[in-house]
Amino acid sequence: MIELEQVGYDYGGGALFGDVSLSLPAGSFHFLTGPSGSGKTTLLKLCYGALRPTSGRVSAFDDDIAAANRDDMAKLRRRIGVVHQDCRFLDHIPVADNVALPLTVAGRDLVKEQDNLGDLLDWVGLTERADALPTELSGGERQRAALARAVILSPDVILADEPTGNIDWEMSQRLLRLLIDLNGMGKTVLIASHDLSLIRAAKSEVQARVLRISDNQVQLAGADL
Ligand SMILES: Nc1ncnc2c1ncn2[C@@H]1O[C@H](COP(=O)(O)OP(=O)(O)OP(=O)(O)O)[C@@H](O)[C@H]1O
Repeated sequence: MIELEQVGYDYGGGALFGDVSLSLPAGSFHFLTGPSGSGKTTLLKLCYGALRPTSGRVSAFDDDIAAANRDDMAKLRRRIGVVHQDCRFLDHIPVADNVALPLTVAGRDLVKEQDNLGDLLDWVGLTERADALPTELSGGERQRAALARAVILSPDVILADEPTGNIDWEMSQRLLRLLIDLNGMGKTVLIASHDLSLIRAAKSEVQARVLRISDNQVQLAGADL
């Protein structure tokens, strides 16, 4: 589904990644871990084309992202749902409208999508909060709204950047459950997280591979995690 071949990346201050190769097959579940500043967000951005590699190749759904034009990128963004670390809501519009934003951008008929939106809000447990403003939500509610927005176009791949940062254990578990359920529906899931206890807890529930960034490389973590 998504493949990185000998990818290097440099923001300009020296190579953050030198030669990273990894593959996210269809239906797989991965964690990406590593210390703060090691490059988890950068790697996610490379996976969904927000950053182009300095060297090497990134392909998504068998197409080289470097060759993608504007239309191709728009299609790609519909197939890859991203849960951003900072959620990125429009604070002046209600939660339901924020969740529905990708539909608007994709030119979908919002009237026809009302059931879809309602089901999704229900699935993340935010039906009662649909009319609230994002600033009125708790941390866990924000993350669940961000997840709902990421999956409203029914993407094949979900990339979640620290989705359980700043939320308590119980809420982290609830969010993780939603991501595991999505994987159970056949979606490819990658979660960037520095929270090893969350990763350990998940491993008993889902067959997940853990990728670890260290020394500018991405390696498969062993069972010692
Ligand atoms: N736009 C940018 N310009 C220059 N350097 C950047 C930029 N974005 C990130 N960096 C640097 O690249 C490195 C990796 O950042 P990144 O955000 O990918 O790490 P991370 O592992 O996701 O960190 P965290 O866990 O704290 O979110 C850091 O040293 C960061 O300062």
